[in-house]
Amino acid sequence: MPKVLVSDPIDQAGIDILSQVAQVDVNTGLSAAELVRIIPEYDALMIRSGTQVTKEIIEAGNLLKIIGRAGVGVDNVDVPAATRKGIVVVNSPEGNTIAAAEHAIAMMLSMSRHIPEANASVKSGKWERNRFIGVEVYKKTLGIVGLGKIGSHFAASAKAMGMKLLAYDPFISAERAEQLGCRLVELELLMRESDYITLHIPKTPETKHLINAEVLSKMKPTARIINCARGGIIDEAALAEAIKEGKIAGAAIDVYEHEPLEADSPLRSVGQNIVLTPHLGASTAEAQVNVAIDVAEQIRDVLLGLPARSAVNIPGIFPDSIEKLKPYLQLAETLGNLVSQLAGGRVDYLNVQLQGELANNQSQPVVVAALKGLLSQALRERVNYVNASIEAKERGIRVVETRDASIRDYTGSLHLMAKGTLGEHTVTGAVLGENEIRITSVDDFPVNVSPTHHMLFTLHRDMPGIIGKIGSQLGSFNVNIASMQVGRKIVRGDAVMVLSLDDPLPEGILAEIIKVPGIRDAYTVNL
Ligand SMILES: NC(=O)c1ccc[n+]([C@@H]2O[C@H](COP(=O)([O-])OP(=O)(O)OC[C@H]3O[C@@H](n4cnc5c(N)ncnc54)[C@H](O)[C@@H]3O)[C@@H](O)[C@H]2O)c1
Ligand SMILES: O=C(O)[C@H](O)COP(=O)(O)O
Repeated sequence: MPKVLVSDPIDQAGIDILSQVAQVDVNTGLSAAELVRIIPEYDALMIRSGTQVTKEIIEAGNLLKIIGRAGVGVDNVDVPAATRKGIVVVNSPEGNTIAAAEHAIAMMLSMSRHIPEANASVKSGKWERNRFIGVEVYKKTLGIVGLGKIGSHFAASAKAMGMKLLAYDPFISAERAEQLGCRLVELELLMRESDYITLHIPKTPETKHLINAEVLSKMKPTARIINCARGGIIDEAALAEAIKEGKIAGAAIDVYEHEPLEADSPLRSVGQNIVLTPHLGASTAEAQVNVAIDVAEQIRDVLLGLPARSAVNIPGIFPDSIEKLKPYLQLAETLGNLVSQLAGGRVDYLNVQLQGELANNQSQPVVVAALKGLLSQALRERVNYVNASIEAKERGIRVVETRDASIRDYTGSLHLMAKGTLGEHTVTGAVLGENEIRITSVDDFPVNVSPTHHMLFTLHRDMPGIIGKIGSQLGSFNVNIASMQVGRKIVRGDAVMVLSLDDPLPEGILAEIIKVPGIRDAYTVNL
């Protein structure tokens, strides 16, 4: 049974799903050194934001197939290191969207009405009505930095509260922003004109300290800023100073550059114009159930050999396409493996053509599957959907993808052309019925064969007696033929023969087959 390590607190609903297929060890609060020591035993790791999954941990995880982040942000995972090692990293892109957006809204309102201090004051026995005069958000301008899932939900709620909306997001269109009731502007204008600024962007090298002293200096002295996205996007020392010096009116912060927040952080000494929460954006009962189920299901699927729906380091397959594409991924992998062997292994060019109905589907997963098959002879089980593209790139394989929806020999078919040490070769395949894979052409000769483990392909002259001679050659080496097919374009012209064999071809027999008069070439293929 595979083993899953859960190293951060996860809702029981997720543990229950994992327990169906794996031994689940919940072990939270481990140090980095402890993780490095125990990770070699585990096939999967499930985390939240508390575990830093470093390169060292990943390198030590020799059995690891998947790292599941029960939440959105994967900035605590060394994703490039995981990709390099062929480990899938998955998250739950939507499970806590509402929780995070609602927390940011709560932060905006509680900061505007001094709710945390008023609450503390009443609980300490006081009644200070004049001390806590707040401000309204109605008719104020809200600047949203990052108009993705959480930013959009905040926008809809803020609009309902009568706020005017600006947005800064270099990756979305003005039309999309307009649909959400936002005017898309540059960051500087947003900082200058907004009364409230809320951040909903990922932490990346580009967004680190995006909000620094200079950017903060553009804000109005009455403006307030909210960060429920990621620590480190705001320069914390600069923020503390801006509030203390009255350059801005306040801030509400849920996430920090170092978590837990250090005891001597300048943010702790700002006083009453700052609201601080300990990374609670996703901490609702509903969100925790959502993310735990979402990620546990993906870990379960990957451990069962199925694709993950929200992998961050392999081409995503939209959930509703998964079922439809699954047999084509198998087909692409088989054809990639076949064409690489026909082309002599060292392939430097691959053309992947999606034909018929397949041409209207997502192509990237199909191309990756073809590359996985292509590289499987060289890399064996080391290549998978995660690292196939990187491995191909590093080997200098040029990959070209084309589509032709007008080819309708089958509902959907896939045509691969590879150039390698044995020259240029092509194979085509289709999926018949539910998921029956067929090879439908080899080097443009039409055939109709099911792929099997051991196969022999010949290029020969179509002439009487040749098939019998090959049959007796194989018989003399005690190789049993399971099926045989000939594909030709014209009678007595060139033809290909495809034989499915029950046994692998013994050493030396290929050289004998090539000597048969009329045989131009012969290849063995093991799929
Ligand atoms: N506080 C919490 O507990 C909590 C909970 C959930 C999510 N989050 C964090 O919230 C953030 C947003 O999550 P989401 O689900 O909305 O993500 P998302 O991917 O849906 O949206 C992010 C948006 O940011 C934009 N963006 C990227 N780089 C940008 C840049 N340099 N400048 C401006 N915009 C940029 C993208 O185009 C995208 O529209 C993430 O950092 C996530 O980790 C925090
Ligand atoms: O990125 C996220 O999903 C949030 O930051 C939530 O983090 P958490 O799972 O540690 O609460």
